[in-house]
Amino acid sequence: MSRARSEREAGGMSVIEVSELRKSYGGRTVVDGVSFAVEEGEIFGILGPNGAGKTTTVECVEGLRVPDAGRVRVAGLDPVADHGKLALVLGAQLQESRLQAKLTVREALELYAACYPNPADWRPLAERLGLSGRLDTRFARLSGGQKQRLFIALALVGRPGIVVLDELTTGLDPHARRTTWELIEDVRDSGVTVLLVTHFMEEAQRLCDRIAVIDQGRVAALDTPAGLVGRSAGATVISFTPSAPLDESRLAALPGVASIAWKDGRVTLAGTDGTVDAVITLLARGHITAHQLRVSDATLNDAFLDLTGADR
Ligand SMILES: Nc1ncnc2c1ncn2[C@@H]1O[C@H](COP(=O)(O)OP(=O)(O)OP(=O)(O)O)[C@@H](O)[C@H]1O
Repeated sequence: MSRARSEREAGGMSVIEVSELRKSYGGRTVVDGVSFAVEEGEIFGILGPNGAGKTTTVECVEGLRVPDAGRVRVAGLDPVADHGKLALVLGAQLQESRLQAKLTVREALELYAACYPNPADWRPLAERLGLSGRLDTRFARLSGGQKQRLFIALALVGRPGIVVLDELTTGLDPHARRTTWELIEDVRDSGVTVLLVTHFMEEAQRLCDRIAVIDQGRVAALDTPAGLVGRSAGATVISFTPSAPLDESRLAALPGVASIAWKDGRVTLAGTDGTVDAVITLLARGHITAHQLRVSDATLNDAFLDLTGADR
């Protein structure tokens, strides 16, 4: 376990503090009192539906947007007032428009490395991100995935203590995504704090120590991935095709049942471990066989849909 992680588990210090953050565009409030604290050495995820206010929130952390109200501190700095100092401690994934089309990959890495007092050797970083064969390619000629990997390299080359990654692996193929996850885990294990905006549940579940689910500009939940899954209305999902008619009211009366859905003679219940036991007992008493019985745990995706009402 890294030093930073064990410190965190012992109640480490917050390196990013966001308190009652508010931001409106043209009179429309898109960030409405967001608060969270990111502790040193953790990967903190921000998850939410499109337009929830995630990018606006992290851009306030990066000092790219000025909050209307609330307080943001990054390594004790005010991101707007102390922007110059912040640039030395915070690495951020660039937006595409911010890099000169004619720069080669090598030039971009050298240029960014030269901006920091103690940069990483960019060659192993480029190698790790699969860019070694593209060092002389101009930015404009890179594929979407290669640009994305270059942005990740540029965010890390200054050896920042804090990294903000917005849509880290969007546009990457499954292999590159996995490699990038391993790189981010190594970065975290070296003590770096990572703030990660993502749409990928698998990414959030694998990488994040804690996640803030943001919906309509507010924090809907803040917990570990396992904690969020545990909050899902039905943490266990049971489905089967009964061999004889089954009265829905008897299923609904079982302990812990959160929902029941029928399709083509097959029933799917969301509930708890206790629901599984009760279903088996009910079926046994009625001498009913459960054909193609499947029992699975709810996923972060289920929790996300419950929390954000994203199916509304
Ligand atoms: N500069 C701007 N001017 C006006 N409205 C904006 C501006 N930037 C963002 N918005 C609006 O604010 C809302 C929140 O946007 P934001 O990009 O923060 O959401 P998000 O959660 O990151 O969304 P996504 O997942 O789609 O990237 C959206 O409705 C967006 O259209």
